[in-house]
Amino acid sequence: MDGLGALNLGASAAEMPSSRMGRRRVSGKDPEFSSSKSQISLIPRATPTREVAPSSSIITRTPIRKQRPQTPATPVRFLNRFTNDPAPVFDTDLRMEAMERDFAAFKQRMENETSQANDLKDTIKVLQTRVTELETIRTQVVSINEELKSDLKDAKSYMASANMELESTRRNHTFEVDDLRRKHRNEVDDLQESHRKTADRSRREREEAAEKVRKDFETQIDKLLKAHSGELAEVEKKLKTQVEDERLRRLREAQEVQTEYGQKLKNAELEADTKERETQLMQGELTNVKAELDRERSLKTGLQGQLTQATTQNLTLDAANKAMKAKIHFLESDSQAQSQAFNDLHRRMQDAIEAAELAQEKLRQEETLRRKLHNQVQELKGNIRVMCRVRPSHESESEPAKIAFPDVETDSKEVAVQGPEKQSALGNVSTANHAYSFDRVFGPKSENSEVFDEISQLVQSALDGYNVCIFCYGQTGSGKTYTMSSIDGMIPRATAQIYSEATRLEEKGWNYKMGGSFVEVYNESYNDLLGRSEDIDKKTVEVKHDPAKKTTTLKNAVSVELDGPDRVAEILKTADKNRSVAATKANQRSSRSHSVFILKLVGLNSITGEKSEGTLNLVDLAGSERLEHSKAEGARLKETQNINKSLSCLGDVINALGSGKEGAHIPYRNSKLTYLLQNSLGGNSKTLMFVMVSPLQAHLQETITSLKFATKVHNTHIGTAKRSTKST
Ligand SMILES: Nc1ncnc2c1ncn2[C@@H]1O[C@H](COP(=O)(O)OP(=O)(O)OP(=O)(O)O)[C@@H](O)[C@H]1O
Repeated sequence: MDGLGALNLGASAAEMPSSRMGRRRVSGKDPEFSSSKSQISLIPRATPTREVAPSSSIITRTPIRKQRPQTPATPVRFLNRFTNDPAPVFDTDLRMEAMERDFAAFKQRMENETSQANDLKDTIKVLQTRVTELETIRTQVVSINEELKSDLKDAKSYMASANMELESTRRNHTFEVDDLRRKHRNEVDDLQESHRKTADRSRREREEAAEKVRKDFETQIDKLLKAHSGELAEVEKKLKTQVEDERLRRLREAQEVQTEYGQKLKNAELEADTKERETQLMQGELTNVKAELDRERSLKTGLQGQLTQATTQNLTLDAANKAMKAKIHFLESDSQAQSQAFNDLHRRMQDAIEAAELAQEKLRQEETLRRKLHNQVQELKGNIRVMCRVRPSHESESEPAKIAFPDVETDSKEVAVQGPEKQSALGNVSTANHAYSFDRVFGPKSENSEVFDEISQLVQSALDGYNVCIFCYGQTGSGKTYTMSSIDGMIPRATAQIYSEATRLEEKGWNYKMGGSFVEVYNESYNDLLGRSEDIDKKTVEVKHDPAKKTTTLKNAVSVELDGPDRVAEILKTADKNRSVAATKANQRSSRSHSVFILKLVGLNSITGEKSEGTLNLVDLAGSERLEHSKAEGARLKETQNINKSLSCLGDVINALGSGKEGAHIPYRNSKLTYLLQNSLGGNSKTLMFVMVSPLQAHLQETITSLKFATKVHNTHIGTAKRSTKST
């Protein structure tokens, strides 16, 4: 349709007068006559502006006149336009002439406009024709469309009838096929039946033929047998005679062989009898020899015994002789008095032995009582205790903080720290005094031995079958490692005490087995500090708890049997080598991990049958400084975050335990440290925390934070510990 329209438009344009073509492009490309019917515009374009003689001449005439010189009217001679007479033309003439000129111009213009209007009329006519054409085309298209629609309808009905026809043909075909199939099946069945019948018939025929043949053969054989029966009987008789002869011959031969073998057998039997008799004789002789030998041996043993006895008797006799001599001598000296004294002495000795036995029994009972009382004392002191230790400042270190010990002369339980200077709005400088009190406060002059005296009772508790946890908490450089694992720190001292105590308890029937492990919690994973250093961060240590027995086992971690006090030095050396030490901006040498020394103590009393199983955990915690102070970055930042997380989890666990709620959830699993110490924190355990304090002013803020944390722990009361002791 579009193409058609475009084509017709082109044709119409071609018919247009060429004069109009110049002014207006009427072609298929003209946008106003685009191929789309709806886009066809019948509005003519504005008539192009023509170069019309300027009418301004009329307007400008007046000034020209004004500028005319005011000279007397001098006749100017012009050639008369109408008459061509050269007559004098005056001013009026001039005006007339101008008017004529204007009229001519106006006329010309009117003509132009008329011609233009004509052009437009032509254009309108052409367009009207075009519209008529287009209408015709549209009508044609509509009729074609109608035709096509009816064709389509016809086609559809044809299709429907064809489909129906096809369907009926298909149905017919299906019927036919079914018929054919049935027919074919019947034919096949018939064929099979006839084939079966044929086969049966031929089989019967074959059988009949075979029967006939068999019968023929039988008849023939009978005939032959009858014919040759005489011959056969003769041959049979002959054969029977031959066989009988042969049998008799063989029988004779066999009898001969049997006789021969019977003789031989008899000879052999006789020989065997002789040999057996000989053997029996030999065996009898052997038994006699053996009995003789045994007799000789027992004789020898008896003689030896007699010799020993004789020697002993000799010695006894010697001793008796000597004793007799002494007695004779004694009796000879002062017989009665001395005999009395001797009897007294003997009696007193018996009494002393009995008293000693009684005393030992009492001692054993007292040991059991001591354990009981010791635990009661420990319980009275609280199952979680907090002690504070302020280390001395070294000469090389910066300005010391103002730390006071108000009750150093009496209880030694308080520490006071002067806070940083604060300036008020009025410019007044003031300092706050922070006082804290704990179970014990150790000043800078305190020695490790003094500190150990305070914890030795807890160490004793571990030996008595309790789980004990001793922590060192504080910022980097506050003295944790010095207190815990230096050469005379808590670990060597605790092990030494355990050895001496275990030895002392031996005479009371106790026998202890001690196994030591040393693990590190670094970046929330466990490392074996007693393993090979190359296995650090590679070998995974697994922590397993036995909820029933409340015991903890470490898989893939070396456990050293502490069979002598010197072994601990070795352990500390290995652990020190393996321990992850990294530098931070807060301290040159800083432990970035928690290290846990685990000492398992299993004791068995052979006299009372008692068994005790205790664990002593000595924990050197990683530096507790806050993130912003440590100025850590990258890997160090991760370490610090992990340290802070596990320390806060430790606080949470202690807090939850201290809440005293029966069956309350204790978040042990929130950090590897608390998970490891699960069985040594809470219920069946005794806990002691050392808050380590740096004496430096530069560390003041951290010191106050640490002391606040420790105060929180100190205010926690954990339930009564239960001793893991049982009778076997
Ligand atoms: N009581 C003390 N007497 C004398 N020196 C001490 C005492 N406590 C700590 N020091 C010294 O202070 C320094 C820092 O102590 P230490 O290494 O034990 O700190 P730390 O808290 O374990 O630090 P880190 O977290 O880095 O392990 C060491 O040189 C140590 O010898």
